[in-house]
This record gives sequence, structure tokens and C-alpha cells, in this order.
Amino acid sequence: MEKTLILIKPDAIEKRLTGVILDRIESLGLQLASAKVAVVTEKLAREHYANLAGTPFVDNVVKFMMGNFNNIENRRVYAFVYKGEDAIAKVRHIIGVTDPDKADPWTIRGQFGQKKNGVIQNCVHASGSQEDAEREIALWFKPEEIVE
Ligand SMILES: Nc1ncnc2c1ncn2[C@@H]1O[C@H](COP(=O)(O)OP(=O)(O)OP(=O)(O)O)[C@@H](O)[C@H]1O
Repeated sequence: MEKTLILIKPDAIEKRLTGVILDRIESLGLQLASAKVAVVTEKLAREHYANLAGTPFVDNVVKFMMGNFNNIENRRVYAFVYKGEDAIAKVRHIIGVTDPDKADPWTIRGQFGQKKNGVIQNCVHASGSQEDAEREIALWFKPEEIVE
């Protein structure tokens, strides 16, 4: 059993894609273990993207996650923990690779992602490895918020 963190990013919220994205994830047969509307502070965004520190685009990615480039209220993202067998790889498969131009056209990022304001706006985050998932879930959720 693996757990994975999924974030519906500000571009997807603005485009009203939450239902579409969740429908596809639900079709994978995973179990929802937690869900919340999260307010994204700069500290939280920088910690989430600690691996991007020092890149030329990190500041724009942080601004993007805080909702600065999209018309949404209250700097929000929607956060979910899903669990199940091979949950991490299954979700990554259907969301597609980081760059929407390179993602398979049928994937969420291939269909709905775009490059805008110097940042890749790719609708959804999903953990890339078990180590990332543990770190990210601890960042976005308290242990008692996860239903085992
Ligand atoms: N070359 C780039 N130019 C602009 N933005 C980028 C670039 N590479 C990554 N990003 C932005 O940084 C985010 C994190 O990049 P990362 O390499 O962790 O990819 P990812 O794991 O596919 O994405 P995420 O962590 O958001 O799910 C991307 O989602 C994108 O918004």
C-alpha cells in the first residue's frame, strides 16, 4: 500500500478542472485518505519545492502555487492523499510529464497544461517517489487528518 499527495493547482482551480481530475484519479481504484482546501503561504510553497531551490524558475513557481497568476480566491490549492497499490506510479502515469508540450496528449497535463508567465502551469502535482510522498504528506497534513 502506497500513499501519494495530490495537489490541484491554481490553474486547474481557475479552469474548474477539479472534478475532471478527481474523476480520473478515482478511476484508478485508489482510496481517498484525506482532503482539504489549503491556503498556500510562501513558506509552504518553498518547502514543497525545496528541490527547485537555486533554479531560475523557483520564484515564479512559488508565486504560481500562491495563486498570483490565476484568478482564484485566497491563495488556495486543493490537497488530497490517496492510497493503494502502486498509487504513486499510477497517478503519475495519468497526469503526464512536467512539461505539457511533452506530455502525452491524453494525460491531464497534456490536455490542460500550458506555459504562461514564465512558469509551467500543469494543473496537478502528484508525488514522484515514496520518499517524496512521505515528506510531502507530512508537510500538507497532520497525522490525525489521514484516515487509515
Ligand atoms: N524548466 C522549467 N521552466 C519553468 N517551470 C518549470 C520548469 N521545470 C519545472 N517547472 C515548474 O516547477 C514545478 C516542479 O518541477 P518538478 O521538476 O518537481 O516536476 P514535477 O514533479 O513533474 O512537478 P510537480 O512537483 O509540480 O508535480 C513544475 O510543476 C513546474 O511548474
